[in-house]
Amino acid sequence: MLELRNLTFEADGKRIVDDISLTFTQHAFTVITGPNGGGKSTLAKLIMGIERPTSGQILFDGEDITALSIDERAKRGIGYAFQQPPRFKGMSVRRLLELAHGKPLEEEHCISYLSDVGLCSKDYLDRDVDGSLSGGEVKRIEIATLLARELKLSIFDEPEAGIDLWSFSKLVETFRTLHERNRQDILLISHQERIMQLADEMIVIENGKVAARGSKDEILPTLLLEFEPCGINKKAGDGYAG
Ligand SMILES: Nc1ncnc2c1ncn2[C@@H]1O[C@H](COP(=O)(O)OP(=O)(O)OP(=O)(O)O)[C@@H](O)[C@H]1O
Repeated sequence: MLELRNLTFEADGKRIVDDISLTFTQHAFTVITGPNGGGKSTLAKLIMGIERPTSGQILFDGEDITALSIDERAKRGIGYAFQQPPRFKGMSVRRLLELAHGKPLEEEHCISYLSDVGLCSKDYLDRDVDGSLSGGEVKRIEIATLLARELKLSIFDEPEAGIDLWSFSKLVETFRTLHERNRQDILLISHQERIMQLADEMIVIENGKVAARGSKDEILPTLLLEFEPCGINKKAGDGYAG
């Protein structure tokens, strides 16, 4: 279980994450949303150890992990899928999945992980994760690497970004199954109402602070009221999910 205590991150003289204290519910599907630039990705990067807090603590399963490296946090079962995933020239999709899994993977499991993110394995398994893949393909491959790991906490940063509507529908089902089957904690940053519908709990981050927290039934109507004029929930309307 994840707990944040007075977490603050400052850069360029600005408080990007501002004294956030949160205890996440164990085994819950938590969706974080809020306006662009509110500090959601920074919060996720602090949890993964990609950024270091200016002050405050991060506890995972009761252990203070604030000073631990990304690698040490990964060993404790925390995984993070970037908003804009990196590419790995010279590394095949199959190898990347095996590295994520920690040991060789049966062909059928590779096929299943790729299928879960809407990719046909015969077209991708032996391709390199390099610039020849589209942004949406790299994004889905990265999500597949999180599925291939045995994690206690999976953090997905806007998994819908750049994903077409057909693959997005598949992803929504995959997140639902991941949550129902694996009983892991899921922390998912999203602007998408269909993903918010999966949430056990929602957190709205605005100006680096928790602006609201509650069930989807409590939070969703307020989002539509507060943010619809700015288009936050209209991203899917043009044929793309994000
Ligand atoms: N290392 C940094 N140095 C300076 N500014 C930063 C740094 N990291 C983030 N920011 C700024 O902090 C703000 C919050 O960024 P962040 O990416 O966390 O927002 P977000 O809520 O995830 O936004 P979006 O919904 O657009 O993805 C932005 O204005 C960003 O430019």
